[in-house]
Amino acid sequence: MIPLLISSQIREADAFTIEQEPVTSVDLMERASKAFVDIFIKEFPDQDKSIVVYCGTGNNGGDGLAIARLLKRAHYPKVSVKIARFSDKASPDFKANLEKLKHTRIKLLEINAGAPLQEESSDIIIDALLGTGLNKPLQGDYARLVDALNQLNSTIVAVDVPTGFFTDGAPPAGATVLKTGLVITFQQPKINFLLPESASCMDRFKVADIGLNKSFIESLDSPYQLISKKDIRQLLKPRKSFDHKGTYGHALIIAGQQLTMGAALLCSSACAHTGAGLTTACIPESGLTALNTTLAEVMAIVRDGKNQPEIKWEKFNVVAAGPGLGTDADSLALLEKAFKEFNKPMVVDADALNMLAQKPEVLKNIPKGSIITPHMKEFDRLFGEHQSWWQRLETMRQKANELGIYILLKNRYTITGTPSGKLYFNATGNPAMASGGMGDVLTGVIASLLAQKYTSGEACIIGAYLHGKTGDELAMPHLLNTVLAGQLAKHIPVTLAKLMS
Ligand SMILES: NC(=O)C1=CN([C@@H]2O[C@H](COP(=O)(O)OP(=O)(O)OC[C@H]3O[C@@H](n4cnc5c(N)ncnc54)[C@H](O)[C@@H]3O)[C@@H](O)[C@H]2O)[C@@H](O)CC1
Ligand SMILES: Nc1ncnc2c1ncn2[C@@H]1O[C@H](COP(=O)(O)OP(=O)(O)O)[C@@H](O)[C@H]1O
Ligand SMILES: [K+]
Repeated sequence: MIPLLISSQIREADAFTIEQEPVTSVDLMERASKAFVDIFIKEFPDQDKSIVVYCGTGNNGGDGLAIARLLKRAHYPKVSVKIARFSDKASPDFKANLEKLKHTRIKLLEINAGAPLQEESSDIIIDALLGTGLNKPLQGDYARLVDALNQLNSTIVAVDVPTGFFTDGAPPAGATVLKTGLVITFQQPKINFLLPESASCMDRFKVADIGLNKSFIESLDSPYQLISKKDIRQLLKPRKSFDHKGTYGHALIIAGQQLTMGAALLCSSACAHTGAGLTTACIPESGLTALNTTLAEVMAIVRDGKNQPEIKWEKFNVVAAGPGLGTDADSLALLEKAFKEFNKPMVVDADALNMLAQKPEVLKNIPKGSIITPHMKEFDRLFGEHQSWWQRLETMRQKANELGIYILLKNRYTITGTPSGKLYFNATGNPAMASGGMGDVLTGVIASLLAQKYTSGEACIIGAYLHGKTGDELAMPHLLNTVLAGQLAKHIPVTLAKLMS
């Protein structure tokens, strides 16, 4: 896991590294700037481009001055610097780097407070105005400058964070933020980069390792954690020679209606392909032929719409409910029965969540350790409207704890909230996966992992990673625009094999 820190903790990690390594703060700035430049050169190899570095007078500006000097040394001759002198204050490391810059032939211009802004025609703008030191929304000269740069439509690369961007906490509504194409950020992605609001001010980010003290970062025990491939490889359990289908558990998937049988098929297929020993689908009679012809491996329990099916709950290691299930009275009765009679963790998705939104008192009966897998709309239907994603994170931590469940909120970065208050961010997955049925597949994957005796926390972490990784393997090599859910389900064994190799 990669711990994700809030900005005050990043400052603590900076200070600890400076004291412990030991390294002077100006040398740490040099290291950070070099790490930035290494990535910049790979991204923008054309040395003929004109580059201007806009610098504030804090440490972000100090980085900017060092970056300009290092770019010149790396044979980018057309680099220049503009300093926004909007404050009387300047950090010591900014001043030290300004001295060093004066020994180069880099063109330097100062923009004074209140002065009219000059035209900007450089090919590339590097934004080193403000970084993680931002403590209020941009106003006055900074807001005016950022607004002007936003009008240019130029290529903008931010140092650490786009100027005006709050790295954690709910962003103030309507705040002015510089719109950047690429952010080269230090040490770790900032938490708000992983939330959808960031899309309005950055297309993508790259992380530059600046060697802050890792054991200190670990010791902060951040609730925000980014899942890495290494974690998944450590969690996955290899199969053993004498294992049999009983070893890998029996999953029951309660899903589907006449017009939404596809959801039941996709979920069941994903469950079987992820390796559950046995999969049974509880489906309407009208879906039986479809199931028997497309998924010969999956067994059925039929819901006939009049009588509740006889389900021997104790036969199953996991029950997943919701994909395409509909929200009629029979479906609700069956869900309530499952909550009462199945005493192991369940996976609850889609229409099952919509029913719970309509009858919130039922949610209190959800078996402890269960996993709910809402997308944003389902989440808000369940827990009320939210003004920001940061607010959703807070609700997740509170509700997961209150109900003793795992909440997996789906998005570009899917986030799992645990009863103990941790939030795990998953980075695999891509926009080719933005197509119907993809969530049904994820539900099947997670149910399958629970059947195979992974804990609920492990099932969420592995499930989100494996689902996204499979989508990446299908989409990336061919730059596919779309990956279909059924195609993804079938590819899971291949991705799983690679992760376990
Ligand atoms: N040793 C370190 O601390 C390191 C810091 N680094 C850089 O340092 C940056 C943080 O530097 P600073 O803490 O100096 O902060 P910034 O450079 O982000 O900001 C400078 C100052 O601007 C003022 N300010 C904040 N919000 C403002 C607003 N809305 N309008 C006008 N002024 C505002 C604050 O007084 C703040 O301290 C990081 O983003 C990174 O670029 C890197 O060099 C790595 C090492
Ligand atoms: N841009 C994206 N990047 C990464 N993953 C995505 C993206 N778009 C969709 N997904 C993934 O696809 C799934 C969609 O789930 P959901 O909205 O419930 O679909 P459905 O209801 O059609 O089954 C989620 O797991 C989500 O994380
Ligand atoms: K910046």
